[in-house]
Amino acid sequence: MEIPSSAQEQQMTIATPPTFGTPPTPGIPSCTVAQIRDAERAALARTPEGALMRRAAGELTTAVLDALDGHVVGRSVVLLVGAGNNGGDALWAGVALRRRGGAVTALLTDPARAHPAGAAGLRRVGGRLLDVARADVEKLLAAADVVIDGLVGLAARPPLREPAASLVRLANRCAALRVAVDLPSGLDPDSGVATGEIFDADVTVTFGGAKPGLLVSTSAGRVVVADLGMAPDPAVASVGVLTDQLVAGLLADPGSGDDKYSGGVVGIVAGSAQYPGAAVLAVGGAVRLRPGMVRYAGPQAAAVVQAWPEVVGADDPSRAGRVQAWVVGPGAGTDTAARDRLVTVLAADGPVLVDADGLTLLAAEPALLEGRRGPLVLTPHEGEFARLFPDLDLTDRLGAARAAAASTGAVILLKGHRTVIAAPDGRAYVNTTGSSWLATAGSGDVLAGVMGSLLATGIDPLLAAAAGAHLHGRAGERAAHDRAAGAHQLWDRLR
Ligand SMILES: NC(=O)C1=CN([C@@H]2O[C@H](COP(=O)(O)OP(=O)(O)OC[C@H]3O[C@@H](n4cnc5c(N)ncnc54)[C@H](O)[C@@H]3O)[C@@H](O)[C@H]2O)[C@@H](O)CC1
Ligand SMILES: Nc1ncnc2c1ncn2[C@@H]1O[C@H](COP(=O)(O)OP(=O)(O)O)[C@@H](O)[C@H]1O
Ligand SMILES: [K+]
Repeated sequence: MEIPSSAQEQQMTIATPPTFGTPPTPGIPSCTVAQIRDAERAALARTPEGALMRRAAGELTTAVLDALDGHVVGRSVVLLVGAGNNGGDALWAGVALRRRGGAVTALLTDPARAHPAGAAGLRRVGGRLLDVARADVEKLLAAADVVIDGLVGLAARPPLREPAASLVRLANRCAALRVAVDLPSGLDPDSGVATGEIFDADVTVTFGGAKPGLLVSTSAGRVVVADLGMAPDPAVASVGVLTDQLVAGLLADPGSGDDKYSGGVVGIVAGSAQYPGAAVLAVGGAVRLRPGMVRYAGPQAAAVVQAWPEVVGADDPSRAGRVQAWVVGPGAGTDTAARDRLVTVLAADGPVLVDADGLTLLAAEPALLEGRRGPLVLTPHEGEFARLFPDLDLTDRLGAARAAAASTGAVILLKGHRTVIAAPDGRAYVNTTGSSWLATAGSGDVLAGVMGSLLATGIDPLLAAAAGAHLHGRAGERAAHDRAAGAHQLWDRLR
């Protein structure tokens, strides 16, 4: 059975697991280039000359060998080598692969400035070094089994200049395994924005820590983090990735002292005559995530209770009873009655999550948020985001989500292949679980219910939203694996 590549692609491997202090964003920390450069300077000062590059090349070699199942003898390895240390990493990995029997050719964009020791090393072991301007690049790439991108690393910003840009364009067309050194050349490591040509990697071996751009981008493939003993202090990380273990820790099983109220009651305002299914889907996400109590408040109470007999139904949130966290909007419509329900929910003190039609109402009437004091989570897809925040540039999804969070005071969950979750204080998560099978009608409704159920437990709204996206993504991976189409298939696969 074939799993969609996106499900595999999104796994992150930690070559050297980081140790944690008290990071502001629990999980795998992701640091900016400046933070990694600081850590690198400190590490350079305490290690012998060249040691870090040797470690980097070692990790790169291991990743290539893993990807080839150890079979490198006689395989054609093409190195794309720029003028900096990124090219040095590639050259030294080339030396190791050549020693193991690989046929290694380095294409140098600037032969006079290629890393001298690395170039000499490759020459010594019988590797070929060619000036890109004089080589038959297309022929070499067509015969390659592996292409290693050492064109640019942390010192460069897109767009790529020539000849690197053309080289990347050609490399992206070849059938070889593509491995990026530190980052796919052409990608902005802090934002993930690509302007111009960008290396389309199957695997990225990145050093020090996973840069945010690698998490947000779909060009990095599987990301292997090798900290090389120069990982920045995780406490400085403002972007994180959740792990299964951390998320499991948020979903403690009920204990002997628990009752139906103690885990928090979630209230859901969803569905309408036009979209009755949204109510059932959202409530299903909440019910199936964890025990406790789910209340429904809206026009589809009869249908919801028929599907979910454990749910307590009401026709309006003002008559729903006590609720610790609200979800409002999936399929709820945008008429006067829907607006009134939104207003009622926004007046609640506890956390409120606004999704779908609720966001459409907010985009049309931003003043609805003016009196809002309690925690707020907004969960737009890109279309909804553009209507809510027309001035923010969605090519930088992380930056846009952060700016939206800062301007509204809400946690923003910006949906997509890589969902980004940002808090008003600047902390953010990138969700790396998921599958393209989640791109199905109603999948967002299930997600809203899942996040609502987590919010009702009283955890940090940023964490609740990020954990919800993580679990929803895992459910999507399981659905893809089982080839189970339809958003309701996610219910059984949430835990
Ligand atoms: N400092 C160290 O000791 C270590 C560095 N490491 C590697 O070194 C890399 C950083 O190396 P450098 O600081 O030498 O710089 P880079 O290798 O990132 O690139 C610098 C070169 O790229 C060219 N360049 C810049 N912008 C460009 C553009 N838009 N288009 C085309 N070319 C462009 C510049 O002319 C310059 O020659 C890291 O990404 C990592 O791979 C690792 O080996 C770990 C240790
Ligand atoms: N190509 C994709 N790959 C992975 N996840 C996706 C993809 N497209 C959409 N998703 C996810 O599917 C969900 C869709 O939600 P939404 O857009 O609200 O749809 P709906 O309103 O139909 O339920 C979101 O969690 C989103 O992140
Ligand atoms: K690179």
